[in-house]
Amino acid sequence: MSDFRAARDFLLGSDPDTARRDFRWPEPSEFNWALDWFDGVLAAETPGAVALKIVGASSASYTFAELSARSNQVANWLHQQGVRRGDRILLMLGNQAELWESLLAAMKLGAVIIPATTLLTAKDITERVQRGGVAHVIANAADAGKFTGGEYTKIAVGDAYTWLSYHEAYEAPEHFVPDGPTRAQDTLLLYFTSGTTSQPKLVEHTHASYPAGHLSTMFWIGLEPGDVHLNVSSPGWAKHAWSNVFAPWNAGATVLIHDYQRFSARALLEVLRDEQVTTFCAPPTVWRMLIQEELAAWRLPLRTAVAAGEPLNPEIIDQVAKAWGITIRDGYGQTETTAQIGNAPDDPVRPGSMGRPLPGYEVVLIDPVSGEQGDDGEICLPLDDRRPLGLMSGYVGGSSEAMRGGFYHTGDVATRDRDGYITYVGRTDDVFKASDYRISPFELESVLLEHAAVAEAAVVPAPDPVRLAVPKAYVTLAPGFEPDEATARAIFEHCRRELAPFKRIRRLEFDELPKTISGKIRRVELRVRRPRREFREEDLTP
Ligand SMILES: Nc1ncnc2c1ncn2[C@@H]1O[C@H](COP(=O)(O)OP(=O)(O)OP(=O)(O)O)[C@@H](O)[C@H]1O
Repeated sequence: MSDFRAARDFLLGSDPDTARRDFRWPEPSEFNWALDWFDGVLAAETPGAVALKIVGASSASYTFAELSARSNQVANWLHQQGVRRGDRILLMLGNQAELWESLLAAMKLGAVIIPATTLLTAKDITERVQRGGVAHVIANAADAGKFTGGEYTKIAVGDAYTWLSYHEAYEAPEHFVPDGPTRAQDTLLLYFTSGTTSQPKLVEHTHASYPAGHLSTMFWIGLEPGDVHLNVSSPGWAKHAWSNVFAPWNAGATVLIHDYQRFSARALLEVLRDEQVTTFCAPPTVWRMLIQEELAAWRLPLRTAVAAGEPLNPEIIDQVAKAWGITIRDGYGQTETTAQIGNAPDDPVRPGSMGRPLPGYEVVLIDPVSGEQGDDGEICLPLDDRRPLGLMSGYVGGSSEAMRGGFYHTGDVATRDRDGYITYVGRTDDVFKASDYRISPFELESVLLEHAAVAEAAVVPAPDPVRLAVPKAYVTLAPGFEPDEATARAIFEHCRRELAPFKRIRRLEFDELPKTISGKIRRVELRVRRPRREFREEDLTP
């Protein structure tokens, strides 16, 4: 534990170069972040500071001491209901206080948490309950109908017929005594990935890999004790744990949650202003919606802002910098890991590049064909003594293909410049060849986004008799533009000016983009889609 605190304090007090050079991961043999860090340090030393505040559709506010006591009650009550060390709990709640209480409570008990989004259907749930070996479920009463059959304890927030009532937990004692120590390598979390390219995989994290592994995420965001941190992401996804639990509480910051039924950029801007948010994190999809607003009209108290989860297009960075004088800093990671690559607060940002490996991460680029290491290839993490603490222990019931040849393979391709800055090219499954050149969908989408008519874009290969494949863009239009020939021509002309001939967009369709329930563009679906109303560059530009 003292090891964890020393590592955290070192990062809080270090500039990026020192942190990258000298940071060492803590190596605890026993570690329970909820008991040792949340209760033992945060609640003990800053009991009156606000740990969690929820605003919007619902509202709540808890200090560290209050949340520590509440999670003790929930832990005691869950134990009375039969929850034991190692039991798997499917946690399907929205952005409500019970989510954080249950998470801390389960952690204290040494139970395993399987976070799930409330958007899951009954069929998804049945599959996940089975694949995850679920013994208990905590869900809202409104979702109870989606849980059919199954041999597990059912706990409802709200009243649900035959389900145990979560709110009885508040009658349980506020003092909690664990039944024994928790080993750092014990399983803490099982995450289903978003399924952007394939079937969701089940990722296993330990009591060390996510809680302590997120020291790199804390450093990337630049969180400090006392910050008010807002992150836009839905419960059930790893990103929620990254930035709504572990990174801010590692620093001792307040987790501020904007709870909404339907996303509104305006409402989000109001929260950022009214709640005096100092650090803000949002996926590029949300940033793309924000820049459709009159950003310069908003005076915000933000100190710093970051984006992660998808490629961050330079156009977004540019527009936000013009409006607010703040440079959005990109960060890269996966469900499988904590933040691996990113721009720390004092790093000079190179728009278009994700930044450099974060403290504790060494990144190796491996050519997918030759297997050689270089400055161009798949992002891989060494599994030897450089293995980062934030890397998962493995996939449950899955193949070990990602862990091979001494490296964890991320499935993402990137390039590195001579100063070590890493630029995202695409997922190995999304990158394609046209006229024998490698095409980065991200690079082309970034050029498309520079055009005023383009709100969102996805580039995929389209079959071509001569070149085998040519880049095709699916575009969602910005308000005020028509999906007609004139708009298509203007976009083709823009791409023609900005892109080398072999990379040029040759086909274009206006359409909504298919997304995962976590909001990521599913290019894999567009690749096999039949043309509906396709514009061809050769027909429209001379
Ligand atoms: N800053 C970033 N720039 C570019 N891409 C990013 C960035 N951050 C994350 N990503 C993309 O998101 C992926 C991680 O997302 P996540 O773990 O949610 O699962 P997924 O890959 O979307 O789902 P699945 O593995 O099931 O297809 C990365 O592998 C990368 O492709």
